[in-house]
Amino acid sequence: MSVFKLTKEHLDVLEEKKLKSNPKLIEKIVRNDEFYSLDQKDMQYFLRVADVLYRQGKAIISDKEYDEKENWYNENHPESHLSDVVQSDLKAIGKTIKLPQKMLSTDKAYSKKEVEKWLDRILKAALNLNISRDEIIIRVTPKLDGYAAYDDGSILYTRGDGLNGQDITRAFERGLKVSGNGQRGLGPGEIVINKYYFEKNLSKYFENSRNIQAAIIAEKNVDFKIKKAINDGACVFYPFSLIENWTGNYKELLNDFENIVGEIWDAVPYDVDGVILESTDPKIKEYMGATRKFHRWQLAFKRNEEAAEVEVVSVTPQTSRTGRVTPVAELVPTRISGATISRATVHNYQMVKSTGVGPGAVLRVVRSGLVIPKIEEVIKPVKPQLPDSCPSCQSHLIWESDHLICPNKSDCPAQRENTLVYFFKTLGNNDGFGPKNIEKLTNLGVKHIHDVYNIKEHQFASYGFGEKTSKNLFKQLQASRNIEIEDWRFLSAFGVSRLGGGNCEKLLQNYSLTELFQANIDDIEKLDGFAQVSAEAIVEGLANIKEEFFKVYALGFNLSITPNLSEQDNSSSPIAGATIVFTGTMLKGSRGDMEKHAKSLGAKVAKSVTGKTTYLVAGTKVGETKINGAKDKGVQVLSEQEYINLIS
Ligand SMILES: NC(=O)c1ccc[n+]([C@@H]2O[C@H](COP(=O)([O-])OP(=O)(O)OC[C@H]3O[C@@H](n4cnc5c(N)ncnc54)[C@H](O)[C@@H]3O)[C@@H](O)[C@H]2O)c1
Ligand SMILES: [Zn+2]
Repeated sequence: MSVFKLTKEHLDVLEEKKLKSNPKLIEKIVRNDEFYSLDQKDMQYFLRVADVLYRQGKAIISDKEYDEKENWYNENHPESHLSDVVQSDLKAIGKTIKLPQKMLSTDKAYSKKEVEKWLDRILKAALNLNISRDEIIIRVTPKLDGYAAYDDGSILYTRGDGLNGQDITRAFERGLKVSGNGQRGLGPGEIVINKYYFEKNLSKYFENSRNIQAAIIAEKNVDFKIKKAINDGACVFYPFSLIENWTGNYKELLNDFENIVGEIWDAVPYDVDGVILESTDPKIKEYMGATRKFHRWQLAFKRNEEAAEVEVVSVTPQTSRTGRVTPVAELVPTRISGATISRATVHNYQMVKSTGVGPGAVLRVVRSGLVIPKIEEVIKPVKPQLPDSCPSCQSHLIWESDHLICPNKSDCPAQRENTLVYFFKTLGNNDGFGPKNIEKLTNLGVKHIHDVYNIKEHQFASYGFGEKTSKNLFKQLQASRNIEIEDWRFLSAFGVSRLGGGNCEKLLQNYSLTELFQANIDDIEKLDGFAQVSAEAIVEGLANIKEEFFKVYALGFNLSITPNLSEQDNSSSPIAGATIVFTGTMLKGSRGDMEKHAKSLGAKVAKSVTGKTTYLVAGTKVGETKINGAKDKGVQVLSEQEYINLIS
């Protein structure tokens, strides 16, 4: 049984896209697959929701399930809009312009049988055109799972709705290269990110590569990590005409289908969600033409996400930086979707306990494309295996809600090691202090961050590092202090619970680094976005790291200081210090721009109305409930014009 629930992240996306009217219905459909009995309006709503979440990298159903539902909808409601247009990708900001050439979606196939049917239609076309079967050539290319775009040599366009896209030439101005020899003007292609580069350098900061694609083409300044990825050549625009391919007679393709598909699937270092099959004959292409949604001479072959039943060998506890002990299920090695999996993480020990994960248990594990394996279900539970002591320091473990915790904060080697790794990784301006080297150092008694910085070049050598490595590690330590980083990133690198980058930045907009350690629970709770529980945890966490923090701080890092909200020179601004929520569609400019402008005038911008909100600025299409709800909380509601009058 699946117990699907939308997460807060899902709900936030839906809120933003004004699709939050019926989350219960969405959950019900996903849980019980009740789609097919819905009325048309609800079907359309669900497909729209699934599509929007998919585009944000937060899919709630598999592609196969989505495609089946969409096909069913289109067949049963041919009059409706859904079949007419290409769903638009993540929205880019930019001038809308007509594409030089239509960019359509593709028809999909999930089995060789469906591919054969499509080939039959091509053969039929060939027959009508007097083309011999021996001349029917099919080209197979990886279906890049990136951001579709079109390059006409001077402008780069988004795919938009397939007919009109947005001008995102700025991506090239930012240094984005065209794959291969950099030639411009090669027409349609995809903006992609090297998946290994992503895993290694970006996965910690970005949930998925879609977020990065969005950032590359975004109007605002891009994050320095993305800039670096562009400079490093990890992000490129890949024209389809240049893409790796298998090209040959259709009979050869059918004879060796699995191998050819498999080979092309893995031919590029980018995320791929299928392969594209297409006829290369211009006459056939012209003859077959296109529906409003896809070219009839082109087909995407996709695989359903594969699931397998896998037996558990043992469950290994791993102590994390925060002391939480994570259960890792070691599995009998099993091949799924072309890769061998041998481990999968269980959420927490409560789950191990309640679902019965232990040696001999059988799990249903799914692996969709490139995603890490996910435990879907415990098919055969056994007596669970629960550790009672920390695998690293042997301290007696304690329960904290759903987690087993190693309480030995100050002296657990695993916690220490992971804290060090986290610190260097979060700073992000150095190389060489990954898990392996850190382990080596901690085994030799290095305990704290400041200890690492006190190691001299020759000492690295005496720790068993080679001459070159020692030199480099020493250089990297210097670099980590000399290369400028934001003060909030520096603080978040200490890994205090509830002090991720976002919260650190918010705190440092109100307190300097040194002042912050003096703030009490009341002070922090007063700030927008902090409730009592988090204020308590933050104050406690800061007290725990205080001594170490100032030792490290004293080493002299090159910190850029977060501007203090109250010190910005906007004391005369009518909205300085106010908390403002913008909602609805604005007529005079984009909401994003208005938010930015409000911030520059010293206001805080929040996403939802609370008792701390000063103004709700409502554009058009805002529901009564929202407005009345705000008024009930004592929030002043302004129209767009009233707001403009206020600030001018
Ligand atoms: N799981 C879900 O909830 C969900 C929701 C919505 C959509 N989807 C999935 O999204 C897809 C529909 O999206 P779409 O319409 O954006 O795209 P599509 O899958 O129909 O593919 C068409 C696009 O593929 C791109 N492409 C990549 N590699 C290519 C190559 N080698 N040759 C030619 N074109 C190539 C092109 O940009 C083209 O515009 C479907 O596969 C669907 O399963 C899933
Ligand atoms: Zn421990």
